[in-house]
Amino acid sequence: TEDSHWCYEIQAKEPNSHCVGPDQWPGNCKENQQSPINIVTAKAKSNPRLTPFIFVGYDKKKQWQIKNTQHSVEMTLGGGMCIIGGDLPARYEAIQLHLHWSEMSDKGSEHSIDGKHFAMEMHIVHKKMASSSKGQDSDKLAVLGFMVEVGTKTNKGFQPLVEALSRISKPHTNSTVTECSLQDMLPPSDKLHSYFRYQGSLTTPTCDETVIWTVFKEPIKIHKDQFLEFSKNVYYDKDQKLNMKDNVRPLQPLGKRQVFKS
Ligand SMILES: Nc1nc(-c2ccc(Cl)c(S(N)(=O)=O)c2)cs1
Ligand SMILES: [Zn+2]
Repeated sequence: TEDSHWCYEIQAKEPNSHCVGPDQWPGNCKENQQSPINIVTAKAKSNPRLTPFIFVGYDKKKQWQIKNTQHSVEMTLGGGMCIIGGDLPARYEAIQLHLHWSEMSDKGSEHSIDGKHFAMEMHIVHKKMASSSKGQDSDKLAVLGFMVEVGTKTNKGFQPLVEALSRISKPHTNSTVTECSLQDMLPPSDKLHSYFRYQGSLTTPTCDETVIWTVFKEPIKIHKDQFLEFSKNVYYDKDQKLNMKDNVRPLQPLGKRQVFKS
């Protein structure tokens, strides 16, 4: 029912809102290996096993389906794409990509690096592929996190997604993007050898602690106008009164965890 559905702080503080804000999210959201976190680069421990990823099928150009999930803009990546390496215990296949953002360029990412938040954060969610060894639950998902910063140069790879936003203004609406590939949206591959790694959770309820997190050091750069299209065109509500922005979970305590770096 509307009362119990989860939402972000910006929605919870609306008058007559019945949704549940981050400090009352259900499920595992109060456990001690939660995401996102602030990454203190000086405390990150080098791990030579954190080799560069092989991105299989990321160059495939396709008209991906996208949807407004009421919490984010999500691109469905069904099948054929996977990541290998990066000290992951198996191959992981890409299932969906979604983003978190604000309308200010110094907040909007979920993770922060040395206290700095970026304008957006893009998550590519992967699911562990069947492997012989019985794995534990903590590595069911592998999420690749990319910081997005705004600049003065248009990012051609982001344009198909940006142009589709006006077609998914209302929650639970779908559309497709014109031909694009994930590779075109990412930083150049020679910049992707540098990343942080830690054990964490989904940043949305039920906050299951089943995610191996990878946060890349090199940000994606998009034009300020491309960035503003997100909070301008997409809404949380079907009446289009609340622009979708600040779909960002507050930082969570690192606790006893160690962050590693490649
Ligand atoms: N309903 C929604 N679910 C998500 C989602 C699903 C899986 C995952 Cl792993 C994540 S996250 N932010 O931890 O990467 C978010 C977004 S919007
Ligand atoms: Zn996310």
